[in-house]
Order: sequence, then structure tokens, then C-alpha cells
Amino acid sequence: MKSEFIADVYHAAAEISKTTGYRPKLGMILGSGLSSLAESYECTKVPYGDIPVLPKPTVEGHRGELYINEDIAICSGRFHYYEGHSPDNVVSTVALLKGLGCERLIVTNAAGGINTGFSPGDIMIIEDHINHLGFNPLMGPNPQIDGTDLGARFPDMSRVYSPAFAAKAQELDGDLKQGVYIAVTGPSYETPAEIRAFSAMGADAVGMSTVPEAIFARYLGMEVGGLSLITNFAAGLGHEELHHDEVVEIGRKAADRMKKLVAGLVDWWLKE
Ligand SMILES: O=P(O)(O)O[C@@H]1C[C@H](O)[C@@H](CO)O1
Ligand code: HPA
Repeated sequence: MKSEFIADVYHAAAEISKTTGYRPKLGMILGSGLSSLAESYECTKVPYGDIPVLPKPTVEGHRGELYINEDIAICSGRFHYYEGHSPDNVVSTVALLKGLGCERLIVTNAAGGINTGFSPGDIMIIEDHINHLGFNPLMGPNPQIDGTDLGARFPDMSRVYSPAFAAKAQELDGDLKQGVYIAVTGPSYETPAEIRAFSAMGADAVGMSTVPEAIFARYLGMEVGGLSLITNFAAGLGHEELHHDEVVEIGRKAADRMKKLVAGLVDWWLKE
């Protein structure tokens, strides 16, 4: 992340706080097909188009709107590496949320189930991740604001996802899965051989996002909780070809259960 870029994003965040009067403590990034989760909250909506420092999302199922109120800021729409965005742009939503005042972050995504105990419609608490993207958002000079490093040059990643968040999620919904998310670049889905390799590496679900956001959020000192909605059997494990419109459709269908879970987690993390 370049110092100038983060300064611009923080500046944009300060402008939003000034106009709306809000400095929420909790941020959330919504995955493919999950944009309706934002509708549970009474919020002011700011289209990404009104935040010129942000790039434009190009993927179906990612709206491109910031929802904000005094408690929560929700990025409905994220930036994926496969869209051609730079690593800085991929994590610009996290920088925006941090600039708005968020100290905690919930990341959500749609993912393919690698673990043979997982089925479409399952929700997996992200317990850990494998970065298979080929880049790390912290590569490059360690950014500074007013001469001070934004975070550690070599940040610890031994506990990216909050165990307290995972425990609370299990308490709220007794039927959750838990596992390791592996991020690949996409946009092609994986081959069955890749899925077998990822399984041997210890991955339970595969997707094309989230990991850079979680790394950057931890670097910034935020607490992170993660949820994957399993939208399909990973390549070779089901009988059908994979299509993004089905990923979005399953996301929409499972949104009510996700909404209930997320609402409980939001209430808890705002009070905790
Ligand atoms: O933004 P997420 O990770 O939820 O989106 C997933 C990964 C790809 O962008 C897309 C593939 O269908 O959905
Ligand atoms: O099977 C998948 N692979 C990668 N990304 C995904 N996002 C949803 N499903 C998948």
C-alpha cells in the first residue's frame, strides 16, 4: 500500500464522516450475492462513484455502495485481483473502513466447498486462511502517515481470525461449519486436480477474495471475523459445471440465514 494512496483513502473517509456525522466502530465487506445483508440496517448510502479514490467494481453481485450509520459501515461490493485491480485497490475497502473509525471487521464471501462434509448452503466460519494469490497487499514500502509507519513491517499472522467471533457464531447458529479458506486469483474456477491439491494442503473452501482484506486489516490492528457461504461443491466434487450466476443465486437464497447470523454477531461485537 502506497502512503499517498492510504492518505487519499483516509481523506475520503474523513469527508464521509464529516458529511454523515458517523464514525462507526464495526465494518463489514459483503461477498458475491450477499448484498441484501446490508438492507437489514438503516443506513445512509454512499455510491462508490461518489468516492472517487475507490475503483469501480465490475462483478455481478457486487453493488458498489457504502452503507453507513453510527454503528456500522458496510461495503456492498469488493474489488478482486482478477478484475485487474492493483493490490492497493483490492484492499481499499479495508482502508476506507479503518479511516471511518472501524476497529473490527467482518469479511464475508461465496466459496466452493472442498471439504467433502460441506454442501451448498452451508456457512463456514473462517478459522484460518492460505494465501495462494501470489501477492501480499503489504508488499512494497511500509506506508506511513505523518512520518509514522502504519503497521509492523513483518506483522504476525498466527491468529488472523478472532476465536471469540467464531465461538459466538457457533453459539448463535448450532449448524455452522468451520475451516480454512484458500484464496486463488481466478477468474477461472479451479481444476479438479487443483482442488485435490488444495485439499491436501489443508483447505476446506476455495474463493477469490477475502485473504488480502484480512491481512491488511490485521496489519492495521483491526480484529477480524470471517464467514464463507458455501455456494457450490468445488470443481470435481459435484456433477455440474461451475457458473457465477449460480454462485450469486445460492448467495441470495441463503441470505436470510446469513442475515440472522450476521445480525447476532453485529449486535454482540458492537457491545463487546
Ligand atoms: O467476492 P466473493 O469472494 O464472494 O466472490 C466469489 C469469488 C469470485 O469473485 C466469484 C466466483 O463466482 O464469487
Ligand atoms: O468454487 C469456487 N472457486 C472459487 N471461487 C468461488 N467462489 C464461489 N465458488 C467458488
